[in-house]
Amino acid sequence: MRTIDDLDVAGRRVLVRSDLNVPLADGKITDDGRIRASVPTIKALRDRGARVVVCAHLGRPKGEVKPEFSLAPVAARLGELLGTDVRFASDVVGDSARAAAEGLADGEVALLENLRFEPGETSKDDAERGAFADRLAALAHLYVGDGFGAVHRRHASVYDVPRRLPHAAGGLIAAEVDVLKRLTEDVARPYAVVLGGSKVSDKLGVIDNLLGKADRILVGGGMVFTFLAAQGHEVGKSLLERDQLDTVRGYLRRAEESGVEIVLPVDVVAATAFAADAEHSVVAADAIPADRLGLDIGPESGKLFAAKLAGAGTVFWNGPMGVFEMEPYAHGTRAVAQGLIDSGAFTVVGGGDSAAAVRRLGFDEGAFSHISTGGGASLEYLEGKTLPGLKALED
Ligand SMILES: Nc1ncnc2c1ncn2[C@@H]1O[C@H](COP(=O)(O)OP(=O)(O)OP(=O)(O)O)[C@@H](O)[C@H]1O
Ligand SMILES: O=C(O)[C@H](O)COP(=O)(O)O
Repeated sequence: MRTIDDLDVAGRRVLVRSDLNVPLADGKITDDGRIRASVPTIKALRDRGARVVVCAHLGRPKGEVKPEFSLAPVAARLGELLGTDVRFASDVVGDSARAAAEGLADGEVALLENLRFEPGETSKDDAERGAFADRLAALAHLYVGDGFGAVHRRHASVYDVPRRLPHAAGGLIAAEVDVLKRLTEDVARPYAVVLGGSKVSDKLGVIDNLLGKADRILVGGGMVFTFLAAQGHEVGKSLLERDQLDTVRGYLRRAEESGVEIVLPVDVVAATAFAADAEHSVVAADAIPADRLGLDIGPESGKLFAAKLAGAGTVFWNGPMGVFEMEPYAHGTRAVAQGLIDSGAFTVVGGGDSAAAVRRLGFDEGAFSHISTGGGASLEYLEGKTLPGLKALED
């Protein structure tokens, strides 16, 4: 992959695709890790006299303009971190975007509004995506891919634009790939993978591939209820992928045949509602009341998961064990984070919310071998899949 050193950027408009998908609460950024991780590449380009047009997504507004998904707060934070004004365009490829891009002087930075306000960004239709990519590419002379967290998406800004402009990989993508390579080439065993979070339908499939790679898979977070239901247990109102039950039964069978241990929680924190002040209690994982939903793994499971990580050679973790944003459901995530630290293994934590959880719960980032900005992206990389955003940069 070419790096930005291979591009002559001085005086030219460079479209940088970053991953600025940060958690927000009441319009305020609750963790700016992904913005900070994006700064070095933008700064390097400014220092070389580039006119930097940054583009990124926030959440999943599904092709509609939804003000709560505006990148405006991110533009302000990015400006603070860069120590310069960031011009914010109020659209993605419209008049405001063109004016912002064309008005840049050397070393200046603009940020476009949320890419996913435009249906073309995520369209599965090549022509629709291509038409949007044409408009996005027209804003710049060169393209730098740096949004590692989104490289697994075949989206216009990730996959189609680099096929239209001279391009290179930014420093973040290069650094992430360097570390993750270690986990695919010469992994120190036993190799444990911990999965949780809420993007269940997105991430259940990775288990299929990991069954041939990991020695042990620990499942928590929203992911776990499809497993418990597949075993015939009641999961109440918990997150559940009903159409995946047979698939999950297949994973459990294959794991047993191939000697891969799938570790499930033995207890769960079950609440009456998705709220911090809802009534909640610890129940056995096979006895979740029908009117409750599981929002964290229980204390015994926290101990069990930590014990299963002890002595591992490598641990990769994506997805919080519970709704850590609410203190009553943060214990499981805390226990697993501590378990990684105590394991003595080479430890990688991946994902926007997973990395945010580690910081928010007060852990020292340096206690982990690597904190990756990519959750789904890291998982797909570890599966050995071809990632559209990396492929486009290599071509
Ligand atoms: N039992 C649960 N029920 C509902 N939501 C849950 C549960 N456990 C965890 N979560 C939620 O999962 C979210 C994070 O999931 P997600 O899969 O997005 O992880 P991530 O680390 O951000 O990875 P990525 O970078 O791929 O998005 C958190 O906001 C957390 O509240
Ligand atoms: O949070 C992430 O993993 C990336 O920003 C990609 O977001 P997505 O899962 O909504 O495509």
